[in-house]
Amino acid sequence: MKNTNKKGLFISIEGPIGVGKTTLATILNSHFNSFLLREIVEENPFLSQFYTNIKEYALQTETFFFFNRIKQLEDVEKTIKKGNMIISDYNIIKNLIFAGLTLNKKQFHKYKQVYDIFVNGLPQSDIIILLNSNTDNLMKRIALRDRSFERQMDRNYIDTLREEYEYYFDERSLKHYFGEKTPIIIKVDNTDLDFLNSEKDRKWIIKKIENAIKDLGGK
Ligand SMILES: Nc1ncnc2c1ncn2[C@@H]1O[C@H](COP(=O)(O)OP(=O)(O)OP(=O)(O)O)[C@@H](O)[C@H]1O
Ligand SMILES: Nc1nc(=O)c2ncn([C@H]3C[C@H](O)[C@@H](CO)O3)c2[nH]1
Repeated sequence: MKNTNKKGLFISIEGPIGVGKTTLATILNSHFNSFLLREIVEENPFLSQFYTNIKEYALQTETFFFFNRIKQLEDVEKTIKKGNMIISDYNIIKNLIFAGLTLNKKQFHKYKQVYDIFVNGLPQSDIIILLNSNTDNLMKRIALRDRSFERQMDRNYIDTLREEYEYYFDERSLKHYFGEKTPIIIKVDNTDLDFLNSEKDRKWIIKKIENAIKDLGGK
């Protein structure tokens, strides 16, 4: 989808591990004929060790994810400047969410300073679709997908991650972390939605996004 008269659109999908971000991003990308931006996962050399010892490998893991995403955002900037639409299966805010959970206080303080320096000035999403489901469901979906390094996934980790997402996407936190440029947030509980197999569910989410795009046009 090309937006010919101004900068392109940047839509990202967020939510805890296994909620269905990549699944939805891929579906929306085909519908909108956009550019798909996917997060790197297996390429992070620290991730599998991280899951065996979070404290020990957190700094390396978070830093690798962060700088990889900064590079991706630099590329996003070029694409949206040409008037194109990008759909991404993550938003950069996830770096703060995970880092806040896994780094110690001192490390997080320094990490946050670096985050602010690098993220400032890079393109922010116009719309974020925030997916959520209950912890049982997330554990089931993670097990179903069966990535080797996620086989011992700790239920408490997923539980706390869900709480952190709720905190970061609360009205007040959004103002704090995004400032003036707060994106439109579409919150969706996808426990009983099946974007992959149900045309009705796909139409429903696409309509929501089209309405949000119209709202953006009016700003
Ligand atoms: N709405 C849904 N209902 C049931 N299962 C789903 C739904 N959406 C995705 N799934 C399944 O859940 C698993 C995880 O989905 P997906 O990889 O899209 O999640 P994700 O949020 O991108 O995960 P990650 O946070 O690890 O990147 C996959 O097996 C997928 O087929
Ligand atoms: N610690 C940590 N920080 C991140 O920024 C981050 N982003 C993704 N992930 C993990 C979750 C899934 O296992 C897998 C795919 O999302 O990678 C992360 N883990």
